[in-house]
Amino acid sequence: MTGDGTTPLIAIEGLRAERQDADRRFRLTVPNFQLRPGDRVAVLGPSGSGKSTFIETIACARAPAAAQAFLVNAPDGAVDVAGAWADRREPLLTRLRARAFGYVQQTGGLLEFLSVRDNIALSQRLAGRADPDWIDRLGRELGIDALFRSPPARLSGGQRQRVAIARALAHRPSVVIADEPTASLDRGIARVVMGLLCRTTAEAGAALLVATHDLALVEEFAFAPIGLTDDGSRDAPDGALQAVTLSSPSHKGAAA
Ligand SMILES: Nc1ncnc2c1ncn2[C@@H]1O[C@H](COP(=O)(O)OP(=O)(O)OP(=O)(O)O)[C@@H](O)[C@H]1O
Repeated sequence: MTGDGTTPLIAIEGLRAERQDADRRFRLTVPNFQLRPGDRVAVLGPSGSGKSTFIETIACARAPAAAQAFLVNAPDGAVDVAGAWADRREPLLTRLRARAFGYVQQTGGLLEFLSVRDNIALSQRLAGRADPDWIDRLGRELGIDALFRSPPARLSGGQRQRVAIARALAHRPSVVIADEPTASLDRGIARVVMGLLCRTTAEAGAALLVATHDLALVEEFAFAPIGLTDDGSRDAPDGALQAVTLSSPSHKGAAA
């Protein structure tokens, strides 16, 4: 599903992201990518093809190795993300993450010293948008309201994932970015969670970007798929770079 051609929330050209360990380097290249209000985009690709690397870079959790352009139209004005990383403008990036993005990390990323409810409320506090009723509703819809007073340590993997999703939606961000948000959930709950992510972002005119392996959900919720391709060079004995190319979104005209 794609937006209506309005100004992009995120606009990227010539982005490169890299990960490196002792003997090999992984490189993701993104010639261009745009995310507009109302877009619902799924990043697909085999394990190790760079979905998390892409998601983390878009969420400004990882610095790009290079970018000709990386702009985010945040609620309080456009932000040159490439420039902010280059100039180490961390306060600007922190404000952008807090106000523009809702981010569901693959690992959940909950704060162990806060209760479930306070973990969810944290995103509202950081964005300056307190709304306790909305937290209650998210808790009910995600089936985690009975856990609000618990510490995250008492939660199962699937419960933690739902708390992370509530936290990413609580401050009503204009872009929700989720790395395998249904990976720990059984089929029934996965459908509820994906439905809530889609409905909440659609109602708010926000964009939704998910990395997932779940093709059935991609189809059911009419995501526009973009694919990461693996050129197979990653394990070359000389440690050759892997070149992975994210084609520009091929979702124009996808089902609404
Ligand atoms: N900390 C790291 N240091 C070096 N290389 C890494 C690191 N983490 C991941 N990589 C490599 O980067 C590549 C991309 O990993 P990434 O986690 O982005 O892929 P993915 O598509 O999200 O995989 P999965 O579906 O298994 O979560 C992989 O080839 C991986 O080996």
